[in-house]
Amino acid sequence: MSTPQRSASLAEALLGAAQLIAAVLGGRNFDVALAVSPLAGVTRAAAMDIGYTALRAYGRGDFLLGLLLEKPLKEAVLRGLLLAALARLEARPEEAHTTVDQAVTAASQLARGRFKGLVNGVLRSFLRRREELLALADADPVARWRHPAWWIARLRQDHPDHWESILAAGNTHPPLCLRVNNRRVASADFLIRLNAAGIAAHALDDTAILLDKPVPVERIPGFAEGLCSVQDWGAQTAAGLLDVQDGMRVLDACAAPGGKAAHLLETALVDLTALDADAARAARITDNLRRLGLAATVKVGDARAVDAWWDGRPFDRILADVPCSASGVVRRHPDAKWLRRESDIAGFAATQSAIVDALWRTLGTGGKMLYASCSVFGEENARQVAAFVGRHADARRLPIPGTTTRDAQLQHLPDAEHDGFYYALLQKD
Ligand SMILES: C[S@@+](CC[C@H](N)C(=O)[O-])C[C@H]1O[C@@H](n2cnc3c(N)ncnc32)[C@H](O)[C@@H]1O
Repeated sequence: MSTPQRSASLAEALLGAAQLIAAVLGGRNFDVALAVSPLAGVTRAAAMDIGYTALRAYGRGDFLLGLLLEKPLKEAVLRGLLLAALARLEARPEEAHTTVDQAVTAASQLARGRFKGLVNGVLRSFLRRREELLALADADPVARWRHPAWWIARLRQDHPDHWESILAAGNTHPPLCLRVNNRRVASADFLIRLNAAGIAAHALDDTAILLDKPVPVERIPGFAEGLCSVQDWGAQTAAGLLDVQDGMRVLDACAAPGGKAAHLLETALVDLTALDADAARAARITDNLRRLGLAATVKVGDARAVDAWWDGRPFDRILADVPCSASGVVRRHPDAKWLRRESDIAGFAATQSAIVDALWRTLGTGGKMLYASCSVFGEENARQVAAFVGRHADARRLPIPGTTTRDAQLQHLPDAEHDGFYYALLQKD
């Protein structure tokens, strides 16, 4: 957890985080809760950081509260405050005194201070019984791994050798990776500019630069002028795999907010159609491309309803970056793991099959479609693509360059350098 900036009081940040956590546990998406929140400036940034940290650890905080409270709390914001403070106490044991003190100050803003004693008592009890309570938490899978039981079970089944590292990565703060706009600046030169601005970073390849520590984009030199974009390294794999060449007709079928679309346009001079079902999100594609000095035909439409948006001219390349559980990027959206239900995964899988089945019609003979997801669940990845190939006799799986797997797919597992992404490349005979 990074320190809230000097002028934000920790008590205000804890209270703001408590409200965000309460909204998420009440069923609201974190971004929606934030959009309607009156939080501003440094308090907002600090509350977001504390809120994300507490939500990453929610399985643990919930378990600890079960041990620390005599009966469940009815007051959602009070519960959020305790979860925020407990996560901070665990992450920063050296600041225990300040955390308790500031959590009690935050509690004075709730119910005319009625819960100050309770907050003080629960947090001090945690500190007194810390070792005993943490040992109990470590023996409980949800509290230990900080993910829902069904999620852990799925990962154990789909990744018997890696499930623990996937869960551990899901609990970390995400890295910040940049994609250099090689149309405008060479990566090596951009890295020099970054370092000159006091931002420590290193190149991961010819385009990707990983920052040692995330910084706000306003601090990144040339960001506003379009010299670079924020894009995870795993997401940057897509453009290279699709093998776009100048002059091709390319469809990005689930394109918003336009990260991969922009990368495709930076890679080759293609005629790109960027489609998305969500009009508000599609508007962000236009904004992002404008910042980068790029252009595409942006359309709002459902990829499954081909006749509503397709002019009948086949595409040479299709990127199907399908809507999914986002289980590979859960450290960036920790609310998702507590808001999703296991039954949602079958729903995503059904939408994904309908999307790729519909898109296949629009691909020309010899053309390639890249199936992409930011999931680590097999139902949305390997099993989805195997079923697709089973349904389409004219679909052939192409090997993924750089991988040794015979079954032609790439599953990036989340780690310190990138998020979890899945890719499979299909060619039409
Ligand atoms: C994983 S995101 C795409 C990220 C994007 N490719 C990028 O790199 O910035 C999936 C997108 O699919 C869109 N979507 C969901 N269902 C869709 C559908 N039936 N047709 C088209 N787009 C859809 C969502 O609105 C969302 O923007």
